[in-house]
Amino acid sequence: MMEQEVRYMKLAIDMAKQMVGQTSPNPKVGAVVVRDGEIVGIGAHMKAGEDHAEVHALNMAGDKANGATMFVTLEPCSHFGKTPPCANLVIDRGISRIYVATLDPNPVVAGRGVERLKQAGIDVHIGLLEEEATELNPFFNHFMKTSLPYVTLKAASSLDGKTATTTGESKWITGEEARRDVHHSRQEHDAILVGVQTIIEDDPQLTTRLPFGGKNPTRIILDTHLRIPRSAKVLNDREAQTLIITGSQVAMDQIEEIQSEYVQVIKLEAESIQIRSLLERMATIGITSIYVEGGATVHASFVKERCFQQLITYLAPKIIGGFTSPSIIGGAGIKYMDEAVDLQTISFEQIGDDLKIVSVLKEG
Ligand SMILES: Nc1c(/N=C/[C@H](O)[C@H](O)[C@H](O)COP(=O)(O)O)[nH]c(=O)[nH]c1=O
Ligand SMILES: Nc1c(N[C@@H]2O[C@H](COP(=O)(O)O)[C@@H](O)[C@H]2O)[nH]c(=O)[nH]c1=O
Ligand SMILES: [Zn+2]
Repeated sequence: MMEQEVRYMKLAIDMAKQMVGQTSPNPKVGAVVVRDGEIVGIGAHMKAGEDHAEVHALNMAGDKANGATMFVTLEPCSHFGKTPPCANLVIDRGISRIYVATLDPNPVVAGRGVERLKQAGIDVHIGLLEEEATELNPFFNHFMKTSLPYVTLKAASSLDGKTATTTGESKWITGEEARRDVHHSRQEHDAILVGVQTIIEDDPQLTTRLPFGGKNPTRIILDTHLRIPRSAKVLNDREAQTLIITGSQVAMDQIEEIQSEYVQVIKLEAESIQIRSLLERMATIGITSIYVEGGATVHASFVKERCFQQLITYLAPKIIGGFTSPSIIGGAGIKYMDEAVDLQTISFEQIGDDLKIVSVLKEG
């Protein structure tokens, strides 16, 4: 592997990585311009609708871009979206060689950007640090491939798998650091989802409360019969958009009475909430990733329909016990082991006193 080129692509990847929670529904992208062994331009995409990474890097390079080499984590776009095509700009500014880590999975762009660069006589190299660059955008890649939001199930439990005591008490199971990590995940996802039972029991805010603030995800509450208490924080705190998902049985006057500038009720066609149709509906309103915080019944519905991509479990070194204490996944459960859901654990790390385990649903 060419260690200089690797160094420049790593810089582009690292810059993109810093834009976590900022660029959705666009991917995180980084770009570096190098001329005669000197970095003359760097840039990252910071917000959908604003300049792409290549534009920032090329603007910084100015005339030095002429005859220079560029490193970019994603194929330069070739379409007129909210911003003009980067491929044209790369050509106009005179880049003579470009390393593209990954092709763009967006069907509107896929391969066209690279084609245009080659036709203009630029020396194009594809695939440098492809894996690391692909890992920048799991949500974007999944959404482009399936047209459905990427779903993360999150659970916090004691070592014996309990999420609350027999009386429903749960504060707190995991410690401060693990709960801080949860807020980083909230910032990363477009939306956060809980069942109405969690609203009734915890009255959560479901906002991102990090030391430097951070984007609040859209709040999705599964509430088939519109049982949500009118005093709920998610209905009154005006901290984020709240979507209440109901079944077809809910009366229009009940819906009108609860809707406001910050609260929208989405009534699905079926009497009960089918997760797949919920995801299709969320995709139509531009939600590309959802962080499902529970509770057990909601988690069970996502598991039963295999409508999730990863499970993040925080295990606290505590024992709660009790047959009637709730565990992470509720629902009817399974009779036979061959019905169990097989995951692949991709990471585990200690966070404070707790263990964070990330497991993904096996493809296929
Ligand atoms: N009880 C625990 C959790 N409990 C999570 C609850 O389901 C609910 O999402 C929280 O109470 C959210 O509250 P808010 O949005 O911060 O106001 N989650 C955790 O990670 N650890 C725990 O110990
Ligand atoms: N963020 C990003 C790209 N994102 C690509 O462009 C699409 C968004 O285009 P627009 O609506 O114009 O912002 C997005 O879906 C993805 O395919 N492309 C790039 O060349 N560089 C960038 O930094
Ligand atoms: Zn672009």
